[in-house]
Amino acid sequence: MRTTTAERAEVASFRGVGKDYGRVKAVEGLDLVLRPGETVALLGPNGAGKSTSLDLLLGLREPDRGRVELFGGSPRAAIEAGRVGAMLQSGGLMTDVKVAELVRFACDVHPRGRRPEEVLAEAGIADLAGRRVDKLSGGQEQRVRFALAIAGANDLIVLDEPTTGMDVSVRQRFWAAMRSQAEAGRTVLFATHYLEEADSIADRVLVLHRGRLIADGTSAEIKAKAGARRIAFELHTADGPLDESVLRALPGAVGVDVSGRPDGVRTVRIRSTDADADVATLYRAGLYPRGLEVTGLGLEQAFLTITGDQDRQDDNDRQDDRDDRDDRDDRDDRRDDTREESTR
Ligand SMILES: Nc1ncnc2c1ncn2[C@@H]1O[C@H](COP(=O)(O)OP(=O)(O)OP(=O)(O)O)[C@@H](O)[C@H]1O
Repeated sequence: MRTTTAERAEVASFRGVGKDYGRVKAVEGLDLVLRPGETVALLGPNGAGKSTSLDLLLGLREPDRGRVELFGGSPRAAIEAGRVGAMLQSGGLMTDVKVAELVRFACDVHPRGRRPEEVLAEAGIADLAGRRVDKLSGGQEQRVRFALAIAGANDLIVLDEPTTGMDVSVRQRFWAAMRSQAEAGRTVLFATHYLEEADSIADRVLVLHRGRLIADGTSAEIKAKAGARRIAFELHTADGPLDESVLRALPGAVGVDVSGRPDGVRTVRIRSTDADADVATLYRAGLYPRGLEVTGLGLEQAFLTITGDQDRQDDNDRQDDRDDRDDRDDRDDRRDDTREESTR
């Protein structure tokens, strides 16, 4: 089959996508393109819209606004052509069958089915082949779900919190298997709450928050967005007065926190995208930082920082809206009063 350039370039796309459940905007204004061979982690707090986005991508739900495409066509067409494998949280497995039978069935019905033995081995469940599906533990069941997701030679694999319930060694085997899928040129999109997985597995990280995409980049870029480093030190009054505006004007500072008494030891914590420049500037400004520490932010801290920043921004926007409404109401009241007085 010949593929067009556009098809090679875009595995999946969301354009201006929104999805509501009643008054809840589960996904809003989502614009996103996935490219071939990418391993992409989808992060977000509970209720951020991760599962809804995956459902939209797989055509399990229709968007209320915008358009979702897989390989330049509808999600349904891509799935019918056997280009997509999925491992979702919901949906039970067939129960009164053995693992090998279930996997063989999945390979048989897949338009581009693989050899069942190969799939069992790759999913690390060859030893479970003779077991009944309804007798498996939660983690074993997850591995069977994974086997079903790779039962065909898919171009895209979508996984919703795939490692939930897996112990540490099974989780490592799972990601090794996933890596070999990515090395075979498949695009992998997975939602997770395990940030260390996103950090070590994904070459691109998406952060959803209240249905909106608030960060999209490599793990390093997300950390940089959050202020990649934390600088901490003490300033003593004996070393001279502290002009806080110097701290706020540091070239890399994205957050500055000063605690302690103005007449005593002050502890300064700075989130910075350029710690080297900031430390040099501190000394140039004549400050004498004592006990200076510069530490890197993990993806987890970066995630908490950017979702926390977004929460504060949303709160401020809501407050601004309320203030605007109050101002309008005041103006309307004054206008009504003036009108009343002039008619009196
Ligand atoms: N079927 C539904 N009916 C009504 N509201 C829903 C439904 N499914 C999800 N929601 C709401 O939509 C929002 C997004 O939910 P979604 O399940 O997509 O988030 P998530 O990021 O996958 O969350 P989690 O990490 O908890 O799995 C939430 O506010 C949720 O309560």
